[in-house]
Amino acid sequence: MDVSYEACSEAAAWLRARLREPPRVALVCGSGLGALAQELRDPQSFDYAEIPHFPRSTVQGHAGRLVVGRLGSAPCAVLQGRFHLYEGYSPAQVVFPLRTLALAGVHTLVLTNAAGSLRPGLGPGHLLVIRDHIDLAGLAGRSPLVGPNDDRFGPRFPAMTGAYDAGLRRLALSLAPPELRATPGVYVGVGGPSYETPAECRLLRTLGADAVGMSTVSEATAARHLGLRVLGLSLITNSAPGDDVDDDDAGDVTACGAGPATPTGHAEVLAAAQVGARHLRALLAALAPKLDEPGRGRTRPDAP
Ligand SMILES: O=P(O)(O)O[C@H]1O[C@H](CO)[C@@H](O)[C@H]1O
Ligand SMILES: Nc1nc2[nH]cnc2c(=O)[nH]1
Repeated sequence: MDVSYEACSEAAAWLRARLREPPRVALVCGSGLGALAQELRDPQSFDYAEIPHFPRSTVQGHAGRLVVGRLGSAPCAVLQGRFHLYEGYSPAQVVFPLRTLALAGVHTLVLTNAAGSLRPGLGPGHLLVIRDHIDLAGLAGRSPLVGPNDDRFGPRFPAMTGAYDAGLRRLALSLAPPELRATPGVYVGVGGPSYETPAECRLLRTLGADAVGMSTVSEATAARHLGLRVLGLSLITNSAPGDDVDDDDAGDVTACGAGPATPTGHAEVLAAAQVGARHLRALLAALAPKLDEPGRGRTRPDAP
């Protein structure tokens, strides 16, 4: 698969030729969160298979469809389906759709995901508004920015301080429906696809993480490189096993979060996400007027 700037430009030009207006906001739907696209007015929909160079979704709960419409007054592109490293995609393939949307006009990106809680009191149905992340794959050299840098995407060494926009985070925390019990915190991205062992959960908590998942961090890194404003929202679908787990006796397993203990399966994750999606939709609707800001966006002479 071609992940070059030229391939992204081609995909962006293909989209812009078919859209009533260029998107300015993009939203990535996490597992089971595809219903967020229902917030869009006057939607136009495209299968990923139609869009030049786009990868194919392989995970249940990720439809593989791009829906573009208006979120409030903002032209918004919703990716119903993201790509994960465990599907066998390279980091650059994982972020191809985001780069395409940035070249098509997007300046603000909302990343959503389904995640396991590592923090006591943070349980299923709650929302972690991402303050910062730990990119385990990136730290180990599996970053979407590895390889020759194309300056047309962004600089060789982007800073990651403030990668998640503080203003958008404050807004999300203040506008979230009370049922979400929104709280700021740190998301750790792991490779998956197996869920964490109790010992791994203890390790991740020691590292300072509040929630764990298998996505988002590569996307946030590429978004920072592109100069996008990012809001990260983790809907907690399960509690990862906690400190008091007896690894030899699953019967003793209790969770470190407020909800039922793991083991989790993807079906449980999808079901919990679908329940929480209702409240996330309400949050998106409340945020909509603040997501588009006149004067923002990438202005580049060679933009398609
Ligand atoms: O992060 P999203 O795409 O929401 O999906 C989460 O749900 C899946 C596991 O159930 C993993 O892909 C994990 O990352
Ligand atoms: N890695 C990981 N991903 C998840 N996605 C939803 N829940 C979980 C979890 O507990 N662990």
